[in-house]
Order: sequence, then C-alpha cells, then structure tokens
Amino acid sequence: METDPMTFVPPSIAAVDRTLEPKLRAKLDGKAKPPGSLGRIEDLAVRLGLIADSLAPRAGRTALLVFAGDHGLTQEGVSSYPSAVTVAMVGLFLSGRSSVNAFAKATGVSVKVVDAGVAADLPAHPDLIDAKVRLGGRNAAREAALTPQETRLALTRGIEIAGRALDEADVLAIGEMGIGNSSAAALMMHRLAPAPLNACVGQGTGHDAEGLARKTAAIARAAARSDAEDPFSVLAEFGGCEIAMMAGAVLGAAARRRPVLVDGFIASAAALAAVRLAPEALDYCVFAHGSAEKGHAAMLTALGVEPLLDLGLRLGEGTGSVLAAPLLAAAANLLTDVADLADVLG
Ligand SMILES: O=C(O)c1ccc[n+]([C@@H]2O[C@H](COP(=O)([O-])O)[C@@H](O)[C@H]2O)c1
Ligand SMILES: Cc1cc2nc[nH]c2cc1C
Repeated sequence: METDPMTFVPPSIAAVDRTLEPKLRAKLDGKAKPPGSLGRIEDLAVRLGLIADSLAPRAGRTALLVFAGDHGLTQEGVSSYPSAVTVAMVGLFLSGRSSVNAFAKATGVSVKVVDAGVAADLPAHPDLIDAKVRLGGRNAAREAALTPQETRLALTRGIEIAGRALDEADVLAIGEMGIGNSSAAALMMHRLAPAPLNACVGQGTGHDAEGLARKTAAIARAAARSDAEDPFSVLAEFGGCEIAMMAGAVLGAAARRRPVLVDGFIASAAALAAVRLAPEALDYCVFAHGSAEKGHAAMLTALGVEPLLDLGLRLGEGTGSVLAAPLLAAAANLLTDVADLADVLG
C-alpha cells in the first residue's frame, strides 16, 4: 500500500513506568551518603533509570551528532553571517578544531557531523554522515522550506542515524550548525509552543538594531505566508533539513529507550517538534543548558522542563550537550558504582 506522503507516523515510544521511581529513590537513599545530598544529580539518576527501565542504567558513552543544513531564509538577511559559514564550519568540525571538538575532547564524547542539507556538495569523510535531503531548505518567506516528502525523508533518516549512533553509545547528544536556523527555530516555537512571535525572535549569531528589525520583519512575512500549526507541517514550512532530521533523531533515541541530550535554542525547537509528534518522547529528553538566546527560557517553560546547566552559551554545535554529558555519566555511576551505607557500616 502507498504511504501518504503528507503524513508521518512516529516510531512507537514506550511511556516510562513511573512505578520504578520509588525503587530508584530507595536505592539512592541507601548509598554511602546522606539521602538527597547529591541534589539534582540524584534526580538525573532517577530519570536515567526510568528511561532505561532499570535500576542500573548506563550513560558512560555519549555520541554527539551535529546536524548541518542551510536555509533559503538567509536571502532575506535574517543572519549577520553568510550561508557559506555553514559549510566552512562543517569542514572545521571534521578537522577537529572547532569549539565543540575541544569540549568533546575534554569530556570524552565522540563527534560525527550529519549533512542534512548543506547547500554545497561535501567530500566524503569518515566522520561525515551523508544524509542530504536537498541543497538547503527553500526560502520560508516565499514558500515551504521542505516538501512533505522531504520532511518525511529527513525525519526517517534522523531516526535511522540516531539508532546507528546508539549501537556504539549509551547516550545520544544532538547539536546543529546552520546559518539562519535561529529564525527557523523561532517560527517553530511561535507555532508549536505556541508563543507570540516577539517572544521567539532573538539575536541568533548576533545583530545590531537594524539587523534585528530586518530579521523580525522577514520572520513575520514567513509567519503570514502559512498558518501551519501541526508539528509535521511546521517542520516542512519553517524547520528545514537539519531541524527536521534532529526531530527524527530525538524520536529515534526515545524509541530505543535511550537518553537524548538536547543542546540550545535550535536543538530544543527540534525536540519540541518531536514531542508534539509523539508526547512520550519528552521523558527521554535531557535539556543540557539554558541558552542565552531570547526565546529559549520560554520554550523550555512551554515544554515544562528545566535545563541542567546555565552557562550563558549561545553557540550551538552541541557545545552545551557535550558539556552536560559527564553529568549523565556521573548520575548513572551513582546507581551502579557507589557502595551501600549499610555495607560500609557493617
Ligand atoms: O544553540 C543556541 O542556543 C544558538 C543560539 C543562537 C545561534 N546559534 C547558532 O548560530 C547559528 C544560527 O544563528 P543565525 O543568526 O544564523 O540564525 C546556528 O549555526 C546555530 O548553531 C545557536
Ligand atoms: C563562526 C560561527 C560558528 C558557529 N557554530 C555554530 N553556529 C555558528 C555560527 C558562526 C557564525
């Protein structure tokens, strides 16, 4: 039977079994430390236990996927940087000399780049996953960024790529690179949080007053062009290649009962779309940090979540998810490696 290209059926995601929570809390309370003395790391350990449906979850190995793509909306002057920076940064990630590479080296996280839709042909590289949907999303101020078929392809590829990454890791971390994508994420937040446009539009890579006015006006034109509000259509109209593929990756990790560390504003917009497509996915998402990008705090509030770190980051690339990875590893080790106080006291 032909599948309808206009629809997307998310993979089946198990709702976490909350009856395990008291057992996880009791196990933590029995450890050689005063109950609750490790604060939010204990809450994180509980979450990891619920995600894995186990009293001994694992989180020692994290794999970061940096989803890269371009946006036709940059033709409207929404970013202070040219699209060419996207492909240049992909080259830098692959050479190991970007900020996220430096952080990943410090935290023992593996890094792969996913070409979801960079507007250039990229030479093959062992750390580059070629999943290109098209050479950049279309200009969302004029037409839908992606067709429904392209959107479904991006989501499906994201699910598959997450699954493969998790064959070799316990935790998936997601990050992104895409000049113009803070505008795409703002439009998605506007429709999916939902929230008024002015609460969703921020500086992105940085703007003076004139640049921010130009960005705001272009985003308003895109919003006026389409009244889409279901998550699949919002991804197609505004999200573009790397955001749609990241949304698929969130669904893929959740379907495998694995934690997914979500980076800043743009990665969170992808997680928001995933959660609107499949609400059970929320329990599998760990929001790594609160971005300095204007809309991020309200986006996280709309999702009802709190980020782990607050460092004033607004770079993207997965820098925040990579920095949070050791916290997950530590929380899981608390459940598996720490002695019980009763045994210590004899
Ligand atoms: O992660 C964030 O919170 C974040 C906030 C603002 C900007 N960024 C990064 O900056 C780029 C998008 O900014 P812009 O101004 O081109 O839309 C893209 O490559 C993102 O990785 C990332
Ligand atoms: C230099 C640069 C690096 C980035 N990394 C993620 N987004 C970025 C945007 C710019 C402009």
